[in-house]
Amino acid sequence: MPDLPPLREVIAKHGLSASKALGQNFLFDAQLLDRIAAVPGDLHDKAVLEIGPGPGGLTRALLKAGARVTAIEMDRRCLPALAELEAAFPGRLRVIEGDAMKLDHDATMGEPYAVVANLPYNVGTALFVRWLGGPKANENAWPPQWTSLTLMFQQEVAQRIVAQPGTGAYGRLAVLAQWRSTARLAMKVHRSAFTPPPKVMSAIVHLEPAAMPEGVSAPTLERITEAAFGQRRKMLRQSLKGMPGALAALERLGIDPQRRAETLSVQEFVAIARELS
Ligand SMILES: C[S@@+](CC[C@H](N)C(=O)[O-])C[C@H]1O[C@@H](n2cnc3c(N)ncnc32)[C@H](O)[C@@H]1O
Repeated sequence: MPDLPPLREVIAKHGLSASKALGQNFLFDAQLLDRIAAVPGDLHDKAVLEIGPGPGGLTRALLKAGARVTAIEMDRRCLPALAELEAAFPGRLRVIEGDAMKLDHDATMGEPYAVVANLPYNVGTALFVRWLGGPKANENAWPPQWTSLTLMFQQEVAQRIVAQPGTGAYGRLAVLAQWRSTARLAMKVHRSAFTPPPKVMSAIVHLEPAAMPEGVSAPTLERITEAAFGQRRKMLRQSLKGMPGALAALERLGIDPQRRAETLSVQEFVAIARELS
């Protein structure tokens, strides 16, 4: 294993003060970073896409775990520090300067890959929705080319992703994350672990693709959850009344139209979408 200088030295040497505009909160604790890199399971010789490596703390942990890493970073100031890592792990790290929102990840990787990222929260959520086949994605591309997502989120967002029915956190994000994937909260990360510390606690979510339910169109499911949770306090007979065929589908499925969106299981949403697809 190459002998690397402590991350704080790397930051000082390259003048990497954390930029608020780029949502930079760095992790320096090597043990914590190793634990995060262990969440996706054995990475030996696996292709990993890391988004937002910054000074490279998590990148080091992924390389130490044996991964072949492609890292996309939009802050040019971080490139010299990442070049040092490239030199320390020859042929195992490829750094791409750019905006991860604008790049085609599948084409960049050219093989199945695990995604690992500690991203600014707004970028993380936008990419998450895109990876899961949000409104603009190709609904037939399932299973996706990525084999897992291991992502840092604001704890409140992580809880919405893994939420169960009947809870206030349960909504569109939970259905999107769970209808053809398994999602779990892998670990909580205290705000004091970051430099500078963000205002809120964080958590790592780990998600793996599961089988695509048959006969269900992703955009139809998205439209149903949008309508149902758009008026989450209302009964389904009210919130779904604008969707042609939805109330008849509830009746065929034996779902009481007096229920509210947050009481429906993910499977019940899938069943309604199947009736309307
Ligand atoms: C929260 S910091 C984490 C840095 C490092 N991974 C760590 O854990 O210490 C987020 C990183 O993502 C980068 N970033 C922000 N938006 C990005 C985007 N759209 N594409 C690629 N990188 C981005 C930032 O420059 C920053 O380095």
